[in-house]
Amino acid sequence: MSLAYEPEPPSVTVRAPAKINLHLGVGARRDDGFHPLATVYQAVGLYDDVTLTLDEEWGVSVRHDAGRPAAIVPLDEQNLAVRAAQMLLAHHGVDGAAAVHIRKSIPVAGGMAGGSADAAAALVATDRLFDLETSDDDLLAVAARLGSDVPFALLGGTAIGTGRGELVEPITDAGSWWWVVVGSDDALSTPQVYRSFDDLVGAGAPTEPVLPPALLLALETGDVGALADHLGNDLAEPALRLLPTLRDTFDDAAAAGARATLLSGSGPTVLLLCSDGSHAREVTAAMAERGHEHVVAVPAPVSGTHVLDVLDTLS
Ligand SMILES: C[C@@](CO)(OP(=O)(O)O)[C@H](O)COP(=O)(O)OP(=O)(O)OC[C@H]1O[C@@H](n2ccc(N)nc2=O)[C@H](O)[C@@H]1O
Ligand SMILES: Nc1ncnc2c1ncn2[C@@H]1O[C@H](COP(=O)(O)OP(=O)(O)O)[C@@H](O)[C@H]1O
Repeated sequence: MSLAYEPEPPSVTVRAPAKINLHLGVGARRDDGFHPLATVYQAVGLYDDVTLTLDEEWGVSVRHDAGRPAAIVPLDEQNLAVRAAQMLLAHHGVDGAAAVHIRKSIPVAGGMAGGSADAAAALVATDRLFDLETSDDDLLAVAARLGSDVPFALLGGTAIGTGRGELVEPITDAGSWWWVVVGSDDALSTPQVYRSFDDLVGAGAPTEPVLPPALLLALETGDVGALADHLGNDLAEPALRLLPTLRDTFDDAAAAGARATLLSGSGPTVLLLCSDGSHAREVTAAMAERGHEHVVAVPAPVSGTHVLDVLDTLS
């Protein structure tokens, strides 16, 4: 029997939050196929944890903590976490590989940017695992190349998003908000929802969408009634056209006593604004009584992508 000590390979675990859009203003499709946005992102307390372990070759595994996913997460180099890690290494001209493990609680293809969260987490994990010391500006630039929502996943909190959503600016948010997140057994494809927007609104959309000042004021003052009055999502009608059964969830949310109901990004996850934590518990129970299976109460805003654990026996 060998008693030789075999060290664990170095590994880093990073946590990244889901996002919601308190306002999602969408403009007319640009020549590059993207839509100009004026959005207010908020990070909510639902997370994916991504672990990168130094390895000879790339690999990816996923554990779904929130039950059966509504869409498939790729287990090859199409996975956004793997793409992110490879892109950051290439940015630094560094060779290397890692086994990527994702512990998923963010609904897949639900409009909460789970793939973007995984990409953001993988960027931070790669930076730490390979000791790359990437500057914040470079990290945000690589994030933007991976997807429009990835820079916000790095940042967290509450922020304005412009451009195609990749230009992010933190804003004052004095609230301690509670949301009830109602997941769906269905998935909606983001490009398909944007196409549905083109069909419905098309050239009628503004070239430069704007944010409602009253929403920004509601955040500055932490006024839940004002926030409820000024939430908005230009992708809601296009998504409802693709998935009409979403209306039933909106009706149930009103009956369950939500302060306001909002589609999360491109959907189909539905968000119910609550007065406080105990109201959120009541609304969660009321939605479960109405037969909704994936219901969870979450606080917001929460912090962006951050390191949870580092195992580095080499240093
Ligand atoms: C709608 C939003 C709202 O925050 O998020 P989700 O609800 O899907 O999470 C985002 O705009 C999604 O951002 P993300 O999922 O990162 O999109 P990307 O990978 O950059 O783009 C995927 C596809 O969505 C469409 N797209 C995305 C962003 C944008 N401003 N205009 C677009 O038309 C394009 O068809 C693009 O090819
Ligand atoms: N790590 C990942 N996690 C989730 N989805 C991923 C990932 N990598 C690639 N994808 C792909 O991205 C699509 C969008 O997923 P997701 O980001 O969860 O939804 P949304 O864009 O609605 O917020 C999925 O259908 C999946 O094919």
